[in-house]
Order: sequence, then C-alpha cells, then structure tokens
Amino acid sequence: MVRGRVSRLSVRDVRFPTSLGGHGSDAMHTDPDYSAAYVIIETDAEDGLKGYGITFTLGKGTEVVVCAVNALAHHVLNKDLKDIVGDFRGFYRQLTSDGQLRWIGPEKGVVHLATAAVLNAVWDLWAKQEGKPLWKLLVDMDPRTLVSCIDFRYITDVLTEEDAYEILQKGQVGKKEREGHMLAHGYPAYTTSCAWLGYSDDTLKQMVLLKVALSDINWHRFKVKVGADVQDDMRRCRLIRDMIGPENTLMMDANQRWDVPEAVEWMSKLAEFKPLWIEEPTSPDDILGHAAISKALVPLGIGVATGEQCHNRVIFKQLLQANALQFLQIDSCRLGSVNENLSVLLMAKKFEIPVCPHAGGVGLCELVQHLIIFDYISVSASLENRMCEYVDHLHEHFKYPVKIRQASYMPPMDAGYSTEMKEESVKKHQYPDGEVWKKLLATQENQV
Ligand SMILES: C[C@H](O)[C@@H](O)CC(=O)C(=O)O
Ligand SMILES: [Mg+2]
Repeated sequence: MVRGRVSRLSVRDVRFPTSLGGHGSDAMHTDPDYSAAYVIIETDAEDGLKGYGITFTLGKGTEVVVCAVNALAHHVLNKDLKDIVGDFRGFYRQLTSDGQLRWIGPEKGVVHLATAAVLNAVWDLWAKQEGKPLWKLLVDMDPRTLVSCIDFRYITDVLTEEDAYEILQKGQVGKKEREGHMLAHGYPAYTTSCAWLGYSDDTLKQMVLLKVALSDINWHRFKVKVGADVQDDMRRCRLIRDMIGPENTLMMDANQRWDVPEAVEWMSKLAEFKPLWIEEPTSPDDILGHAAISKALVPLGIGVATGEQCHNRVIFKQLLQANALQFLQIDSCRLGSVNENLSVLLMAKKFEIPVCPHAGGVGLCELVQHLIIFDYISVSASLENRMCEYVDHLHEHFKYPVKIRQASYMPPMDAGYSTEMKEESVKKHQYPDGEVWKKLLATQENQV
C-alpha cells in the first residue's frame, strides 16, 4: 500500500576522483571523475522509509544538475506518493513540461538528468514501500498499470498504448519460467573495466589477465575503448584479442569521436580484430549518420551500438525507424527514469532489436540491472545477442551492491532500486567539503 506525503527533498553533489587512475576514461572523456547528483526523498509516513535517486554525471557537471534538481523540487514536495504513482504518466509529464524549465530541455540535457534523479528516487521509494526489488515490482505489475506509467507523446507513430499493452500481455506467457531462470542463472554481462583508454599497455595486460585467467567469474565478453589514435587502437586491440582468444567476444567504443566517413574508415582498419559492435561511432544526435555507418559496416560483420547519450525516447524511436543501430543501449539515468525506459524497451521489442544497457558510471550497474531483468522476464523473453555492461568501480559505496556470478548479474533481492549509498561514503565524497575532496583540493592548491 503506497503511503505518505513528501515532506523533504534534498540533493547532494557526490564525486569520486576516478580520473586519478584513468578509470572510466575514453576518447572524449579523458579525465572523468565518476559522480552523482544524489537525491533523497522523505515522507511523513511512519515507516521512516526514504527514496534514493541518482543521476550519473562527471565532476563539474554535477553542480549544474544539483541546481536543476532543486528547481524541480516543488513538483514533488507536499504531494501524496499515492497521487504521484497513481497517475505516473501525468506526473512524468508535469515534471517534463514545466513551463519555464522545459525551455532549457525539453526532455534532454541537464533538466532531463535532474528529472531522472528525482523519478529514480520516487521509484525506489515505491518499491521499498511494496517490499520488493524494483525489477519484481515491475514484473508483478499488471500490464495496464505498467502502460499507465508511460508518456506516449511523440511516439504513437510507432508505439501506441494498445501496442504496448499487447506486447506486455504476450509477455505474460512463460513469465514464471523466465523469472526462475533469472534467479538461478542471472542476466549475462560483459566487462569494460580492463580497457579504459587512459590505461597503459601494462595495466591493460594485467587487467585482462585478471579477468580472463585469474577471475572465478569467467568473463568472456570484453569492451575496449578506441578512437583517439588508430595505431594505438590497433596495438591495444591486438593485445586484447591475443589474450582473450578468438572464441571470446570483443566490443569497441569510440564515445562519439568520429565523423561519419572517418568512422567507417577507422573501423575498416579495426575489423581484423572481429568486434561485435562499434559503440557511439559519431554524434549521438546524428541518426542518419548512424544509419550510414550501420549500412557501411554490414559487410564487415560489425554492428552499431548506441544509447548512453540518447536524449530521450524520440531519438531512440528515430534510430529504430532508420535502421541506425543493431544494439540498443538504454541508460537508467539519462532517460526520464523507469517511465521513459519502459517506452524504449517496448519500442525495441517492436523492432526486435536487442537491448544491451549502458552501465559505465557510478551506480549505473546497480540501477540498470533491474530494468534489463524486467525486460527479459516481461518484454523481450530473449537472451539472444543480449548482455548488460558491467564496470568494476565504486560498488563498495552502495548499500546494496550488484552481485556478479559466472559473468552474469544475479537479481537483487533487497527492496528498492539499489540506489541507496552508504552515508559514510557520501559524507567522505561530497564535493567540495567531504574529507576526500578537502585533501585533494589542498594538494592541488599547494602544487600551484
Ligand atoms: C565516461 C564513461 O566512463 C564512459 O566512457 C562510459 C562508456 O562509454 C561505457 O561504459 O560504455
Ligand atoms: Mg560507451
């Protein structure tokens, strides 16, 4: 039973100095400090439960998102949770249609990241009040309630409410068996953590060795960052391919570094290393560019993957309509939370394009595992060509960290959306006055 009126919304700027070790680095983000705008929603209910929501950011970007969260707060404060989730489509639309704030979006950029953080907190609280992990809340929800959470505006030319309902109704068949399969075996994962662009060849070798030979996880799908220098890329890809062997899967990620012809030319050179996909070969806004690259790479057996910086469901709709991607990468914090992700999962199902979520960031693995497990059980009913990204970093700061077994995400069993961080970690990493940043900023000052 949903209960309580929202009495407080607070937001904190939490940053981890990952750039110091080159973790998370790629061809465009050379000094990423994995960070989060961390939202906490409290209610007047006696249960004392709180909702925690994050959106993933990089360092300085966080303070801008924090401002946007504060600007949105009045939409949530003093609302009954039952009214919010009872008309979740309406509430989503209220947040994304704020007459003044939508001008700096709409449904994109900072204001949309802030929307995601706020709504992620609402979903966490709802799942906690129901005593279920978020994936299970979604799996148990009847199709009519699920579609009532989705704003179909701008996508009815490819997915109407009735289409969505029909897909979910079909998904009811075999649901129990698929849930059992997830609980026993988990959802297949791949790792990106061995090959960030800022790693030296020695670090890269060590990391791959750790993942391949020494790990009891048995990783067999790997992603390598490319795009800054073609000779470096060839050397690094050769090194990895030699270490993982021809039987393992390799993906490549250029993080939007190239123009369209450049992407095709560059990938023709890297084709000998047999990548399954090239991710974000060009600007995330260039739908036709992605289509042209996809077409050109078919003869080389390389697919195009994208989505981690797709603004919203409209861009995904067009990527699907234009045959511009072969692997669709949802992101739990870039789209407008579970609500908008649901619409994208359903469109992907309609076009039969496999979803392989993005999770390279702080907390993204914790959140997105819920969405993809739900997708398998209730929507796609397939594991073919599908896997969810996993990165090794920063799980120790979460109260309910992900569990990986045999290169698969094991379904989380704690109630909520796995969004809650340990208070001790938040205090230490809060910017700029947490202990970690005070020390780092003082060292930097002394060096000047
Ligand atoms: C800046 C992030 O680490 C980015 O490189 C993540 C990414 O592209 C991915 O995980 O994929
Ligand atoms: Mg990527």
